Amino acid sequence: MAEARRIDGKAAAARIIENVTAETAALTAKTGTVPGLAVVIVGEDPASQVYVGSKAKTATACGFKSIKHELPAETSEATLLKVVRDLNEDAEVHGILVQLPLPEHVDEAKVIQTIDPDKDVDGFHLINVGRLSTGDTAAAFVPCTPAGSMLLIREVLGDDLSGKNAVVVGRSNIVGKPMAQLLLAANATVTIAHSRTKDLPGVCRGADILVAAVGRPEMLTGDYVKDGAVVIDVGINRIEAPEKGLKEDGTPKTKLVGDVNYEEAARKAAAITPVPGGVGPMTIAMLMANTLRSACRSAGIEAPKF
Ligand SMILES: Nc1nc2c(c(=O)[nH]1)N[C@@H](CN(C=O)c1ccc(C(=O)N[C@@H](CCC(=O)O)C(=O)O)cc1)CN2
Repeated sequence: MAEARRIDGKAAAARIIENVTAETAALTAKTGTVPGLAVVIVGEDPASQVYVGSKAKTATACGFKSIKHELPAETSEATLLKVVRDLNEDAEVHGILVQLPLPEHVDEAKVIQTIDPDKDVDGFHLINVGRLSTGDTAAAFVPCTPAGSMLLIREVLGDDLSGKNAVVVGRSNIVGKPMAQLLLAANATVTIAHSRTKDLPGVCRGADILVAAVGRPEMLTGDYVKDGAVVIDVGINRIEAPEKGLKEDGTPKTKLVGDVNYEEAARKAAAITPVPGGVGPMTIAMLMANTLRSACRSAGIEAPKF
């Protein structure tokens, strides 16, 4: 088998951001509406800080108004809920996201359900979950990582996945379940597999489209991949990389890997996303697309399709 096509998520994300920027300029010129994105972070988790920084920077580059609330780790749930409620009431804010994970003393579900569903650009509110699971993708805000993964799948296979077997490994509310719904909406035959699935490698080898969202570094080896499959790796795992040498403090340097062993899977797949540079950048691009969509809705004009 020839080496797989490397699906370039960074390039696809850049194209979406370019379109969002152009459409934002048109929206603002026509209606005066400037899309507003509010990002809320609680605590100092370094990875979360990077993601939030990147979201705020990209929002500004798109021509949005970008609002960042950085709250200390010990912020009470009541204070966080008040921040969210105030953003719900702010007419200049079209999208609200609370960066996850939250500190343990805060009830994540309660915070998410407090966000106005019409500003829930992460697509995590039960109203949006319900819209997606009833197939109302026109009304739903779709969670950004699955939405971005779906665009990458479409780039390779087109819009209609009739006759394709898709296996999603992972059943989280944020990635696995919405991913399965999107694949189903595109007519794929979908299996959701997980750690308790019997013969997981065998189930995965039945997949024309294999989506890995398990959060375990390089768990899906070549043995999980059917010849000619399209492999989408949602995992982002930082692991020690002694081959890169030591940091100043004497500990090994680290590197990012996905949930798929890229080298092995690429020998069998037709196309595969790398980590980094695959699904990750699409998450931020789709957040911009969702925010623009929310602003278009509030201005009463039709939102562009991505
Ligand atoms: N409220 C939310 N919280 C979290 C979400 C989310 O969609 N909404 N997703 C993840 C984190 N995340 C965005 O928030 C995110 C993760 C990774 C990337 C990304 O671009 N990754 C790069 C590598 C970056 C690096 O060097 O660390 C890549 O894969 O190329 C963007 C966004 C959890 N929380």
